[in-house]
Amino acid sequence: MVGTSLSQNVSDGLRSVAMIGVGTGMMIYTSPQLAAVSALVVPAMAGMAIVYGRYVRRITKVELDKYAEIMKFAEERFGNVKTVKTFCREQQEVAAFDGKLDEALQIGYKETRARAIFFGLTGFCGNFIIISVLYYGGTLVLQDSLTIGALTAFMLYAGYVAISMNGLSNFYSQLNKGIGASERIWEILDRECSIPIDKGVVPLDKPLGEVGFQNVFFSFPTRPESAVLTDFSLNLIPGTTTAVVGRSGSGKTTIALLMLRLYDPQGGKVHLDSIDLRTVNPQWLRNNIGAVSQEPVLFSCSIRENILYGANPGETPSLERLQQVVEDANVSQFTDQLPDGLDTLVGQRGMMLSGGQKQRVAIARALIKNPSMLILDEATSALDAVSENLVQNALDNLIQGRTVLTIAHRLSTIRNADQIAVLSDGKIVEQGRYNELMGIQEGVFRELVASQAFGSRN
Ligand SMILES: Nc1ncnc2c1ncn2[C@@H]1O[C@H](COP(=O)(O)OP(=O)(O)OP(=O)(O)O)[C@@H](O)[C@H]1O
Repeated sequence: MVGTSLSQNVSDGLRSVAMIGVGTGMMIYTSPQLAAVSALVVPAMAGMAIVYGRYVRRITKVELDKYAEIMKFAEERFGNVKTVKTFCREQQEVAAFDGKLDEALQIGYKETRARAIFFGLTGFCGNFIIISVLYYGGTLVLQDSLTIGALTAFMLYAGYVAISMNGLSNFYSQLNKGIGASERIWEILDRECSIPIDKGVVPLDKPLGEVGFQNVFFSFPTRPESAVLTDFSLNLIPGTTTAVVGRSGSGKTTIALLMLRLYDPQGGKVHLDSIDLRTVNPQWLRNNIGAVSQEPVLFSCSIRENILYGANPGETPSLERLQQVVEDANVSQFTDQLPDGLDTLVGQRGMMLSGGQKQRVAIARALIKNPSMLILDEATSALDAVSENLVQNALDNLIQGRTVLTIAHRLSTIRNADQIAVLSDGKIVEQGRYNELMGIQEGVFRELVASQAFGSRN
C-alpha cells in the first residue's frame, strides 16, 4: 500500500516535470516575449517552495514525535490500569490524554495552514501569470506582433504548465513530508549499539564462573555526573554464593547489570575466568547466566512458554528437565491446582498470577538452561513466609556448584552465603561471613542489620 502510493506519487511528479518541460518549450517557441513575462513568477515560486519545504519537513518531525509521545502515554496508562484505578485517576488520565491529542491536532492545523497558504499562493501566481499574459499578449496582438492563434496556443500551453505546476507542488509537499518522517527513522537506524550483541570472543568451554570486578568506576549514561560505583572491587569465587548488601540505591542491582554486560564500566574492568568482559560475546555470556530480577516480568503466554523462554536460543529442553525445574522452583505447587496446569495463561505481564507465583516462574525460567552463574536480585522478595521457605530451600539446592550473586535485603537469604560484601559509597567497605561482619563493632553491616528498614524485614 505504502509502496503503491509512493510509486504513484513519484510517477505523478515525473509526469508533471515532463509536462512542464514540454509546455515551457512550446511557450518559448510560440512567443519568447510572453514566455519571458511568465518566467517573472518563477523566482517567487521557487522561494516559496524552499520556505514551505523546510517548514513541512520540520513540522512533520514534530508531528510524528507528538504521535510517538501519545502512543507511549496510552501504552503506559493502559498497561498500569490497575494503578490508575487504585488512585482514582481515570478522569485526570482521560483529560491528560485529551490534552495530548489536542496538541497533536494543533500541530496538524499548523501543517494544514501552511499547506493552504502554499497552495493558495502558487494558485495565485498561476492566475497572475494568466492575467499578465492575457494583458501583454493582447497588447502584442493589437501591435500586430502576435497572432490571435499564437496567443490562444500560448494560453493553452500555459494552462498545461499551470496544471502540471499544481501537480508538482503536491508531489513536492508529499516529498518533504516523507523526508521529515524519514529523518526520524534514519536517526534510529544510524544509532550504533554500544554493546553489539553478536560480537566478541566466544570461549569454547562453559565458564568456570570466576567473576572479578577490579577498581570499577561506573555511572549510567543518562546520568554521567553521578557515579554509582567508584573503585569497586569484588571477586565471586566459582561455586560459591556472594551476597551484596547495602542501602537502597547504593548500586547493588548495578553490579548485576555489569556482570550481564548490559553496560560496560567507564573505568577498571570486569572479568570472567580472567577474560575481560569487554572482549566477550554478550550473547554467550548471558546464555551462561541465569537471572531473577526484583520485579519479574512475564510475557502474555502460558506458564510453560514463559519458563521455556529462559532456554538458550536454538535449544529445546527435554520434558524431564522442564518437570525438574518446575518441581525445584515450586511452580508445580500452584500449577497442579490449576485446570490447565503449565498451560495456564498468565495474562499481560503475568497479571493473572500472584507476586509469589510470578517470582517462582521467573526462578524456573532462570534455571531451565542450567547456567553456571546465577544472579538473584531479591529473588524471594515477593514471596510469603511459607513460599519463601520453600523457594529458599529449592534455591539452596539449586545454587550448589554455581557462582551465585545474591542481592538481598533479608537476612534469611544471606545468612548462609559464603561471603557477604557490604556496598557503601560505590565501593565494598566490609566483606566476610555473616558472623564475622556482625562481630565488627560499629560496622556498616551491623548498623544495616540494626536499622529499622533492614531489620524489620527479617
Ligand atoms: N537506568 C538508570 N539510569 C540512571 N540512573 C539509574 C538507572 N538505574 C539505576 N539508577 C541509579 O543508580 C543508583 C543505583 O541503583 P541500583 O538499582 O543499583 O540500586 P540498588 O542498591 O539495587 O537499590 P535497591 O536496593 O533500592 O533496589 C540509584 O541512585 C539509581 O537511582
